[in-house]
Amino acid sequence: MAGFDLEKQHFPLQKIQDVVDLFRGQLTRDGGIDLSLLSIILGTIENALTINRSHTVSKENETKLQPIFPVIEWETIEALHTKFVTIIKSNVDLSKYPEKFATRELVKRVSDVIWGGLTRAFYKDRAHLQSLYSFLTGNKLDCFGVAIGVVAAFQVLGYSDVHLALSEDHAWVVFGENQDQSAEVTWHGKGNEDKRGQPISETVSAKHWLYLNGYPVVCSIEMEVAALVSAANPSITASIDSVEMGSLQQELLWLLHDMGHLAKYPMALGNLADLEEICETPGRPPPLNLLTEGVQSAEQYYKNQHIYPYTYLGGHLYRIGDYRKALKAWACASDVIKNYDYNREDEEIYKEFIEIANDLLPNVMKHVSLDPESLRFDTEAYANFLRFYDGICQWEEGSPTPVLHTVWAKQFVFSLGKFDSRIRKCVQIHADGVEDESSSSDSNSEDENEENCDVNANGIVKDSLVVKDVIVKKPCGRKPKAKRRRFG
Ligand SMILES: FC(F)(F)Cc1cc2c(N3CCN(c4nnc(C(F)(F)F)s4)CC3)ncnc2s1
Repeated sequence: MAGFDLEKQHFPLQKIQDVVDLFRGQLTRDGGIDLSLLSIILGTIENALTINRSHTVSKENETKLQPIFPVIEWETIEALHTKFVTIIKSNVDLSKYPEKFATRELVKRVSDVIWGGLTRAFYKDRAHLQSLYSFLTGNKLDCFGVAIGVVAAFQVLGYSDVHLALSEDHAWVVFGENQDQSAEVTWHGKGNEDKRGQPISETVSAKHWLYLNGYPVVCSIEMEVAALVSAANPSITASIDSVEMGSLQQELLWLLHDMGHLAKYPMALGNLADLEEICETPGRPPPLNLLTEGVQSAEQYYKNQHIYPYTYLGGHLYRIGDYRKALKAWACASDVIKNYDYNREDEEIYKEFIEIANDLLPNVMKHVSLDPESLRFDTEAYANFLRFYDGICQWEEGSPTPVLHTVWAKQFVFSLGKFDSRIRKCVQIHADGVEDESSSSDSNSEDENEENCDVNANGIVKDSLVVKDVIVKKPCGRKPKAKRRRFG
């Protein structure tokens, strides 16, 4: 096929650099990116490096002790690509859809074709079901794979208006002349009827984490490549990853990053940060830079409605032992979730907060020793701790599904009790704008605490604890006074 001469020259693919060069060629040539081709290539490599690892090693790799890498022939890829094009074109009669831009009926039809190509019952949570390789050789796709398959199919049909929309736990498509139409194309979670073909309306997405309150990542074609690469899964077993697949993913994400295609994609930045934490790339910035980029991207492009930028950041800081900053990041995550209503389709984010509150935070509080530097004596840490829990309380308020239960309360009390009692005295909690006579007594307690605390640094905890302002007093940056005796 003449059109593929450019790609053919990279074959056979024998090492990571060959794949990076092919992706760079696709991303820089103006002839348009072939999503189905890239998905098939990535899926073929992932399959060889994680599921069927019994492949021949090329002479070149054998001698140079290179990481093992399968030899991928053009014919293999071309056969699968032709199969995908044939499935799509023979099942969609375009004469019925004369419009230049996609219609809801056509989107539903294409989704049905992908849907129809799946085996009836299969374990949808399994790994390695996200690429067209899985669709074409095993008739299996996970929910993300169905969505990206629909977008790839529209490319095959010659449409350029159908694009992938991503939330932190769901995917759908936008389409139409002004990209102002949206449609479900896949399922979500377990035991939920799929809503394929339906639009994602304002009311559906408002205050709903699954739709990011109307601020999803709407992908360009290049960002769809970034989604493909992000969705690659290097795991061989639950505890073993393919080094080759991980570094291929890392190199491709850096390629996309350098071209600016991750700027509006916080989760891809988080994925790259995690890969860098595992194995840093010489000459590249540290994970913290990428995680900060992710937070800034969410603030700049998505009205700070995303949670994962903060939980990626908090998790990294926790793992490197910077507990103060981890606590601050988790409090920021809580500041975001508090504006959402929790419902039964939000289990994934519920699990994130459960892990922080009932596993990570208690570990932090256990870890911190009697060292006066520890955050047990840090009023800002205490304010962030309160902010974290207050946001979860507010998340529950007004939600159709309860969030908190006794396990949360037990862990809250455990962590709360770890903060030094004097710290708690340094924090004055003012009623939410209610100036009752007792508030004047606060000023006395303020006086009596005066000598312990120098400067106000207002940490703001919202009103769900009937709290308006937490006046946090803390030593103004100087080390805690030596007089503070060690306890016990
Ligand atoms: F399309 C869906 F339905 F699959 C939703 C998407 C998920 C996801 C992702 N993830 C999901 C979140 N994820 C996280 N890994 N760590 C996380 C954190 F909790 F540490 F923040 S969040 C791994 C990668 N990474 C890139 N893009 C996407 S699009």
